[in-house]
Amino acid sequence: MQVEETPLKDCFLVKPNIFKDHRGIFLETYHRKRFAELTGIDTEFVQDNQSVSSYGVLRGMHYQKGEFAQTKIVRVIYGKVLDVVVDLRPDSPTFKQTYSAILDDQNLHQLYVPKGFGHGFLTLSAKSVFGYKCDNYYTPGSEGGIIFNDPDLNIDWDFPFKEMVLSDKDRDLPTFKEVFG
Ligand SMILES: Cc1cn([C@H]2C[C@H](O)[C@@H](COP(=O)(O)OP(=O)(O)O[C@H]3O[C@H](C)C(=O)[C@H](O)[C@H]3O)O2)c(=O)[nH]c1=O
Repeated sequence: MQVEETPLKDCFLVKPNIFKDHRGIFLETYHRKRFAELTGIDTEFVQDNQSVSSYGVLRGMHYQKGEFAQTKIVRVIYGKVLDVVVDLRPDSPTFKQTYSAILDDQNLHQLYVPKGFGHGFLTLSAKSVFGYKCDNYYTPGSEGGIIFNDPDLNIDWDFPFKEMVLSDKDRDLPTFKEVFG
């Protein structure tokens, strides 16, 4: 496993070792001890999630608030996505900054997304299977979000908005200014 710092504080790009042979591939998708050795961060994940999306589906930007905030490590099991994170920690030197990465079933890269970040992804393949670990449980009512096309965050989705498929909830998310003033 290699772990690279991203431009956002405490957010890492994780590149698992991929073992290839005539049958296919093998990789350890998570190794707590090795991740802690490489980053100095020991995270105890308690919930695994999986979502399946079709082409053009955008899920995000989401976070859980306060004590329910979740650190996540996210990956693509099948297909290809543009994964986007935003630092929503007012005290962070990278507050309000975004970072995006292509995660797919070829590079098998992962993103470690710390508590206090907003997270979302756009499916770029016909179908994506997206898996992630969370270090805090899902808590309905604690969820927050920022609209995907927020003018202040100005995320470059590199995709025609009219072709995007979102939940009604995501279409109605507030702007950054409405949340942070
Ligand atoms: C997140 C979650 C949802 N649910 C239920 C609630 C709804 O009935 C249904 C779909 O939930 P939602 O529309 O919030 O799912 P996504 O839009 O994929 O939300 C996720 O999308 C972005 C990318 C994230 O990073 C978050 O993990 C999460 O917010 O699953 C649960 O039962 N447990 C859960 O942990």
